[in-house]
Amino acid sequence: MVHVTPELATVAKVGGLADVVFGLSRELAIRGNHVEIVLPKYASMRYDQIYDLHEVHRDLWVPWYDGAIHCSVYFGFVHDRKCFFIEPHSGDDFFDRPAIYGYPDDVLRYAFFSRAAIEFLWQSGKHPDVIHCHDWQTALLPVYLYEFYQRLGMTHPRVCLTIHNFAHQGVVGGELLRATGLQHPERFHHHDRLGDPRYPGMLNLLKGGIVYSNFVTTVSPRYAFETKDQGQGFGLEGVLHAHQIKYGGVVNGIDYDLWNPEIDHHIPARYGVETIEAKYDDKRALRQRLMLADNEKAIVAFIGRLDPQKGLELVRHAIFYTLERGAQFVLLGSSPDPAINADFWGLKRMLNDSPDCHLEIGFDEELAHLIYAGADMMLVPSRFEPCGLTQMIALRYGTIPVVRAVGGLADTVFDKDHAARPLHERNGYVFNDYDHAGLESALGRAIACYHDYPGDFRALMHNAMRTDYSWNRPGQDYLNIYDYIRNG
Ligand SMILES: Nc1ncnc2c1ncn2[C@@H]1O[C@H](COP(=O)(O)OP(=O)(O)O[C@H]2O[C@H](CO)[C@@H](O)[C@H](O)[C@H]2O)[C@@H](O)[C@H]1O
Repeated sequence: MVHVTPELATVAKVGGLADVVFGLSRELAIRGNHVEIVLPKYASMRYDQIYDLHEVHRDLWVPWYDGAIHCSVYFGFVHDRKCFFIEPHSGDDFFDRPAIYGYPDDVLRYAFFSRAAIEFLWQSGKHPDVIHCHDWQTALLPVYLYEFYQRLGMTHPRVCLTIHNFAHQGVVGGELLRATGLQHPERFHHHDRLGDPRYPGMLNLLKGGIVYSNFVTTVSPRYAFETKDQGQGFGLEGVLHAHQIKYGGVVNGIDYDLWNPEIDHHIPARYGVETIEAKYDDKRALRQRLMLADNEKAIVAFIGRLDPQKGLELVRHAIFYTLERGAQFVLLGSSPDPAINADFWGLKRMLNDSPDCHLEIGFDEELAHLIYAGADMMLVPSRFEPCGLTQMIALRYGTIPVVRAVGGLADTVFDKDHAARPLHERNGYVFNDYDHAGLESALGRAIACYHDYPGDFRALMHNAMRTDYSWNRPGQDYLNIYDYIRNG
């Protein structure tokens, strides 16, 4: 099977999608499947993480507008995963740019990448039984498959599309049809195909992916329900209803080779459930690194893209509330939006003199590991959250998640005091309402428990570390889906 993806940890990561492809591909390989990954050859990749990179296909010509763009394909290993990197040579410099996203032609860049990926599979004689696509960036691939390549004899592959976030759909004008050679505007603009449900006259790549794929997943059952039935589909609710027979939610896993305090080389002290004391050495190291006071206080952390999705007003409120409640706060995050970054820089300056608070604005994988290990609580107050990886990584590090009950957060974190679950399955703090009182109701209980009932807090840490969110179960779920579409 082949994964076609815009991101892959640890070489080209913007968010959680990169971790998912990294973890899932390994799980599938461990289970005896032949797995390959196709992604763009970004200039901004971490080339130090790619082993044995070499050119394997010199002359890949990919149809584009009235001609074709010349591409080369490279092969290399990313932590044992077999990866093909596509490099176009044209004045557009599609991937030869400083960042992965954030350009006015993003939709066309990925429409091109999807075409290049399937053209590569076709020309190199690969006939994977399953092509697994991710998000709007690769959602056009099944459209190309069924509109062009099936006719050429590529009848074998079936396509599974995983949607990591409905907020981004790849909406574009009729230019797309001229660029891609998808003729007949009336056919593709039709509401049964790519016609955008919200913006008349526009085309929607993600919608096309839903219509044309053999199976569509999103990253938790709760988010599958919210997007289809609770108005969270950003306009695609109707399409999901029309295709509900091939739509479902699979909770992501975490790659425990990468995220595991017992073997993590980014942290100074390694620990497991039985040696949890060593976590406090990491806490000290974190304080030292961020120049925080070394005291009895709890550390509350936030790690994530600084996107409105993540509940930024509540993050802001949580910083002040945490300090007021006598705890420390650490934030690691960044945004492609300069206004949001400026906002957090302002906050950072305002809190500069506090010995109990540090805001790190930027992307720093190594620091993220130290925060997961050194913090006591991980805050995830999202407006919506398809799955969420930070709470699952935190659990593995015995760092107690404090989350809002939406999407995958509701499927993975169970409240210490209120969950309808046996005590040993409760692993964090949960709140419902998106407001200050909601946030305080959970964060306040977490901080109080840390200070007043350390024994209970320790028991919660044990529960957290014992929760199994490996790829084992989701890996099997995806194999079942692949079997289902192969035989369909
Ligand atoms: N500044 C920074 N420095 C270092 N590391 C950082 C960082 N900011 C974020 N990260 C890391 O990036 C990952 C983010 O995971 P999320 O689940 O929050 O993903 P995201 O919202 O991007 O993705 C979408 O896809 C994923 C995967 O399906 C879903 O879980 C999620 O709900 C959905 O919104 C984590 O590994 C986190 O540690």
